[in-house]
Amino acid sequence: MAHRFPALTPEQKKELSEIAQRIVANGKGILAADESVGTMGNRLQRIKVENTEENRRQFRELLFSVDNSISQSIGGVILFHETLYQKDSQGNLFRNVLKEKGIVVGIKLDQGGAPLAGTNKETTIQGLDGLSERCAQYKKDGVDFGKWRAVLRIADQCPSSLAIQENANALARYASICQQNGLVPIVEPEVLPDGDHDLEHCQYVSEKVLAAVYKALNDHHVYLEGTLLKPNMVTAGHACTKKYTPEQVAMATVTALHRTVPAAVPGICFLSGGMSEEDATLNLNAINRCPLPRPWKLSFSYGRALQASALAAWGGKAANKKATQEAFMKRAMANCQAAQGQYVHTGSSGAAATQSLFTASYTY
Ligand SMILES: O=C(COP(=O)(O)O)[C@@H](O)[C@H](O)[C@H](O)COP(=O)(O)O
Repeated sequence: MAHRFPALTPEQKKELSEIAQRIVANGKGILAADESVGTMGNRLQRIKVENTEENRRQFRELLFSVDNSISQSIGGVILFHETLYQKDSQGNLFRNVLKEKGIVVGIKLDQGGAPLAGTNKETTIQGLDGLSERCAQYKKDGVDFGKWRAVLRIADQCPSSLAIQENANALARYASICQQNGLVPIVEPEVLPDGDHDLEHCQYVSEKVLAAVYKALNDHHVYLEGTLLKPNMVTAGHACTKKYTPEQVAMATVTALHRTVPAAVPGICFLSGGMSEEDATLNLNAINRCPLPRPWKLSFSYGRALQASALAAWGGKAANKKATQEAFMKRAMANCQAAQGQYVHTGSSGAAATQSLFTASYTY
């Protein structure tokens, strides 16, 4: 079957693949700072800070105004709509502050879950209506990549083939629309860590989900070189009594990816999924030392596992600026080393770094 109707021009492809490669170059990863107002409220509640627009802005200003050397470990930042149009205390738009550091600006594009009737509480993700217009506007406003998070869970009859197919198709449709508008799509099919399933079961489900996603991306003529994947690591369920080493997690994760993700994909940036900061770093390090073929960059796109220590150090007080920024910088550098398989655990992590960040049914 001849390819008579190309989806993208050579120039569009070049731009997309260059953006994707920049984000994951030299061990760099992504800061997922795209918590919506409600999710940010949960984070702030833990440190007893009120969930106001100004408090959200202040915390994010601390993250984005760290030393310029942050650009050695963070290649991209995902923002929530509100943050894209906020400014720092000097009146500079956050997006310009990030760009001046050489960091690529991204945006959350999904708009929450909707139930799939006749399933065991499964969902699909909304946000396709008007997506092309939103992407076009964001591109004009300096955004170069998007993020869409689909959620699947392991439970009785879950994930159903309906949930797998529906979410794979929505991810592919989103990815195609992003690329038409010059945005690199981050494709995020998250298999939640809730449950008592073992590592092998998570691997089985992750392979089924990823295989469906790459079939759908191909069906929708998505240019893989201009995409990034954001999957869960393959781990046992949070309530599983059997514990696994980082090396076992790494072997299960890379095996699943090796079986399902084409080598054309430039980078795979894992979500942290409620792991402690330190576990997320140790697992990423083991993944990058796994003795299996790894044709993609294997990096991070962490939300909780990059911000937990920083949030705890901040506690809503401007006087804690230095400690907040040092905590964030420390995790960013550790994950950059892990993305190159060079992280050495010193045993000096603070209490916040080793605390589980798991939230049951993290579906928003
Ligand atoms: O994909 C992500 C990974 O977060 P994580 O590393 O698991 O804490 C994040 O981008 C989350 O999607 C984001 O922090 C949550 O935002 P809401 O969808 O709750 O607003």
